[in-house]
Formats: sequence, C-alpha cells, structure tokens
Amino acid sequence: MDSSMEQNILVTGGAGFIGTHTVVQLLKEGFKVSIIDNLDNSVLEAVDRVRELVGPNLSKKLEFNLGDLRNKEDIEKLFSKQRFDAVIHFAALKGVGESVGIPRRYYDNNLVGTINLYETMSKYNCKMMVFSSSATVYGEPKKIPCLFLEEIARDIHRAEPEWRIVLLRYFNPVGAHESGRIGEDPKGIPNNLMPYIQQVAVGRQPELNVYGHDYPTKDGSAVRDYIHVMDLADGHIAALRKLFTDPKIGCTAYNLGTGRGTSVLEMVAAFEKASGKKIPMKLCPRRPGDSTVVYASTEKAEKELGWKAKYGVDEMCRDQWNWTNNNPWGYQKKL
Ligand SMILES: NC(=O)c1ccc[n+]([C@@H]2O[C@H](COP(=O)([O-])OP(=O)(O)OC[C@H]3O[C@@H](n4cnc5c(N)ncnc54)[C@H](O)[C@@H]3O)[C@@H](O)[C@H]2O)c1
Ligand SMILES: O=c1ccn([C@@H]2O[C@H](COP(=O)(O)OP(=O)(O)O[C@H]3O[C@H](CO)[C@@H](O)[C@H](O)[C@H]3O)[C@@H](O)[C@H]2O)c(=O)[nH]1
Repeated sequence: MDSSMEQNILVTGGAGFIGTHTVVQLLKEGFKVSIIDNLDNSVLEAVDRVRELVGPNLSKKLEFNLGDLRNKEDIEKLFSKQRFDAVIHFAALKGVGESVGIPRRYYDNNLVGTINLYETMSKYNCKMMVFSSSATVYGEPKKIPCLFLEEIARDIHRAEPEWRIVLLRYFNPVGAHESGRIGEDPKGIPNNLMPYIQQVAVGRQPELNVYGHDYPTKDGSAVRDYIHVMDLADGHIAALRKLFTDPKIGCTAYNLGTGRGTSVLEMVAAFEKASGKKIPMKLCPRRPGDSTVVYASTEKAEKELGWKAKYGVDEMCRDQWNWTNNNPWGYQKKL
C-alpha cells in the first residue's frame, strides 16, 4: 500500500482474541507480521484461520513463533534474526479474578514478560510500542495491575525519551471478524458477558446470570461501552501510524470505545434479535467490584489518531452470532 510495505511488526499474543483480528488488519494494510505466543490461552488453529482469511500471498508476510515472554531467550531469538519497526503487545493473562486470586502467576506473566520485552526492544533499538491497556484503569483499586504496567511505560519513556509508546485503553471488546472464521474462544467457563451469552445461545450454558438488577440505570443492569473487535483492530493500525509519524508522541494513552453505554439487558435483547435465539436469564446479585456505568470519552482518539468506532451494538451481535453459529465449540472440532 504505502511505506507500511516495508514495516515489520512484532505482535506478542497475536494468536489471541484481539491479536488475531489485529493481525488480519495489519496484513491487509501491507505490514509484515511476526507473532510470538505461548498458546497459553489460544490455539494454532486461530493463526491458520488468519492465514486462510488473508490468502496465500499476504500469508507469506506472517510468521508464527511459539515462545514465552517470560523467557528472554525466546524474545532475543526473534530480535537477533530480524529488525522490527514496532511491537504491539497483547500477550498477558487477562483475568481480573486471576490477578486478585493468583497474583504471583499474574505478575510473573504480565510484569516479567513485559519487562523482558522492553529490555530486548531497547537492546535492539526498537523503541516503538503499542500497549494493550484497559478501561479498568478508571475503575476499582483492586484491578490496579494494568495501571502499574502503564506506569512502567511512562517511567521507561521518562528515562529514555526516544521511546514512543501508545497505551490503548480498551473498553469492552466484543464481536468477531465478519467472516465468522475467527472470534473469541475462552477456555473454561467464560467470565465476560458476550462469550457467556454466546455459550447460552448454543446450549453450552443453560442460562445467563445477570449480575445486578438494582443499579441506578434505566433498567437496573450495569452499563458498559462495548466495542467491535474489528474497530479495536483498526485502532491499533491508527496507533502504529501515529507512532511512525509523530516524533513527539512520547508515551500517550487513548481510549478505544464507542462513547456509548449499553446495559446488560439491552445487550441481551440485541443478541436475541441478531440470533433469533431466546437467552434464558436469571437475575442475580451484583458481582463484587463491578462499576455501575462505564463508557469512553473518545475525543482524544478521534482528534489525534483520526480513529473512530464504525460499528454499533447490532453489528457486534450479528458478528458474534455468526462466529458462534459457525463455531459453537470455538476452535475445537467437538468436545
Ligand atoms: N478482551 C478484553 O476484554 C480486554 C480488555 C482490556 C484489555 N485487554 C488486554 O488485551 C490483551 C489481549 O487480550 P485478548 O482478549 O486478546 O486476550 P487473549 O488471552 O485472547 O490473548 C492473549 C494472548 O497472549 C498469549 N500469552 C499470554 N501470556 C503469554 C506469554 N507469557 N508469552 C507469550 N504469549 C502469551 C496467550 O496465549 C494469548 O494468545 C491482553 O493484554 C488483555 O489484558 C483485553
Ligand atoms: O455472566 C455474566 C458476565 C457479565 N455480566 C455483566 O456484564 C457486564 C460486563 O461484564 P464483563 O463482560 O465481564 O466486562 P467488565 O466487567 O466490564 O470488564 C471487562 O472489560 C474491561 C474493560 O473495561 C476489561 O479490562 C476486563 O478485563 C473485562 O473483563 C458487567 O456488568 C457484568 O456484571 C453478567 O451480568 N453476567
């Protein structure tokens, strides 16, 4: 396409939910991509499907490396054999529950992995990074670990101002690629709303527990800013372009959301409409630590990244259903 033809991007955690969708868009935009993933929360089949989606020509520009960011040698191996222009860093354990319940495992993976990555990048003079952060930085104190990772990024930039780092604070990523070939496939019982709804829709779970029906919202259920994963993927391309073109970017955070709030009950209704399936529900007490209403202020990303979410809740549910309907067991053939 343009200068991005030459640019080589390392995507950590590229076999995961957001990673696979971003890799598709990166390849389509003409970037070369190397994934490093330890397949802790993903499967190789997802990468094969990315290849299938982009076709044989663009697939030649995609390389998969099985590796773990906790092992510095795994990262070193990649940097010693090719030059990367930038890194998009998705590799992390994302369970909020886990960060509270098994903090050592969580810190080891997310903190040690991230520090190893920064150190190797620095050694090979690759100092551009797009980092997956979360709207939880605006939330509960118990979800602080990702704030910590943002602080590390800021400290690194303070100490070595030549670094350019974009921190992307995701709101609630949902949906799937419109092809229905890639999507979210959590291991075990899902914690998040949409993967849970999709499993109810195909009979893997009997009913949806609605956590909280007495919030001070219009229908009593909690409100979130759901964002289509393809919009999120495009947000990463916009962030990369910003890194490559703005020497003054420093270390800057942007919200990736739609700016619109949708309640749990509204989301269920939208999914029922998209799928034609009835989602049985049980009204349950609030889930500890949940906020009442969370939605993004999107002005900064619009103004500075030139990025704005295109899709609404109807498209999110349409694509979530398309993925689920075609892959009721996710990437598994059967259970
Ligand atoms: N999905 C969300 O709701 C959400 C919201 C906010 C932020 N995030 C962040 O975005 C990033 C991507 O999220 P996702 O939903 O795609 O998660 P995911 O679990 O689907 O993808 C993460 C990938 O990283 C890999 N990985 C984990 N630890 C690794 C390690 N040490 N070395 C190599 N690979 C490793 C996993 O195998 C997986 O493929 C994460 O950092 C997550 O914290 C996600
Ligand atoms: O089975 C379920 C699951 C969720 N919910 C509710 O649905 C809403 C959304 O929940 P969920 O999908 O778990 O998202 P959040 O709790 O908003 O947190 C997500 O979104 C954050 C970004 O805002 C990320 O950082 C977190 O990792 C991710 O879990 C909340 O009100 C939940 O109480 C239910 O009612 N039933």
